Amino acid sequence: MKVAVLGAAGGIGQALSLLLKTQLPAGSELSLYDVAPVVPGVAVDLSHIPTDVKVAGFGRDDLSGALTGADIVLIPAGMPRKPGMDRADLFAVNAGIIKVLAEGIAANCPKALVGVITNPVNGTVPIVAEVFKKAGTYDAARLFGVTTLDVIRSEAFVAELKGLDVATVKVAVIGGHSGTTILPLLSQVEGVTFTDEEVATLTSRIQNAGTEVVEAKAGGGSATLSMGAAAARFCLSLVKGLQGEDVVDYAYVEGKGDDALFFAQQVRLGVNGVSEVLSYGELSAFEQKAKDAMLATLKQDIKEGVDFMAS
Ligand SMILES: NC(=O)c1ccc[n+]([C@@H]2O[C@H](COP(=O)([O-])OP(=O)(O)OC[C@H]3O[C@@H](n4cnc5c(N)ncnc54)[C@H](O)[C@@H]3O)[C@@H](O)[C@H]2O)c1
Ligand SMILES: O=C(O)C[C@H](O)C(=O)O
Repeated sequence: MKVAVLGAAGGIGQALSLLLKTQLPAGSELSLYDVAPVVPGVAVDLSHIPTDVKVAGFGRDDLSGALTGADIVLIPAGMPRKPGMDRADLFAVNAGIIKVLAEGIAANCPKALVGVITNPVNGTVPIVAEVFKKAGTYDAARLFGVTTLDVIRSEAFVAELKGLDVATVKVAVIGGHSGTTILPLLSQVEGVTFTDEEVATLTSRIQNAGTEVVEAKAGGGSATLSMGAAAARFCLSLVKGLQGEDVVDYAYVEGKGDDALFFAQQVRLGVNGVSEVLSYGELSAFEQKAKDAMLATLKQDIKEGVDFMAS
């Protein structure tokens, strides 16, 4: 199993690469790419950890070396938010970065499963899809926006609020990855009931959790450690699917299009990526209203990505 991390020298990239070095199956290869000159050093540093995962670093001019033979590509490359910014403010810088990296994937590992972390995820994933379409390599089952951070935050916050063992808490999170497009389905959490006030407060906290971190870091960036953990967890789901295990997880994918062209929901994973997009079931009146209200924003975010590639 070869996993490539693009943007591996950054805050998320380093945390994620550390977790993959210690958690990927024995015999795996980890390929670290970044435009920052420190990336070979990150690879050397990780290579001293005694696990059976081979690590190699690739600098600015060797994207193809990093990608050739990759089964999974994770992309945390690009600019993070500072206080006062929305994720959408990152589009101008990150769209171009994502486009170049997606072109590299289409040219060097067109069958890889691709997990996009770079914000704004609602718009960067459509850019990758458009690049792949242009190259004739697009397979919707192999492209994912990584929304696992919304899921793990929901698990953590619900467990904290209700005094539960977090290992037993499961929360569905659907929609997209910014503000109100992040929709946790608290009505579906098993064995727990919430008051209307708890639902409103908790939903808002989950939707604004990224901003909570951005403000707490006071100009030093956004979530990196929790995101590293989230991306590692999602990557291991992809790995299990590739190994033939039956596994379900949440991601922002091109599904049936009932709500929007791309929508975060539960998917079944297999040897070719998504094998089934699963229904999110019945929504409460609160969730239905919240979904209806956010779809225009999500569709606009998607259109921005598609239009970027058309221009
Ligand atoms: N999906 C999510 O839930 C989620 C969560 C947190 C952060 N993010 C996003 O992830 C991105 C990275 O965040 P971070 O905190 O790691 O930022 P960072 O600045 O710490 O790291 C970004 C890295 O990307 C590298 N980079 C820039 N251009 C590149 C290119 N063309 N090719 C390869 N590497 C390149 C930089 O050199 C840097 O090492 C941001 O866009 C952030 O908003 C997404
Ligand atoms: O909030 C951000 O800008 C980073 C990330 O999308 C997050 O949810 O933490």
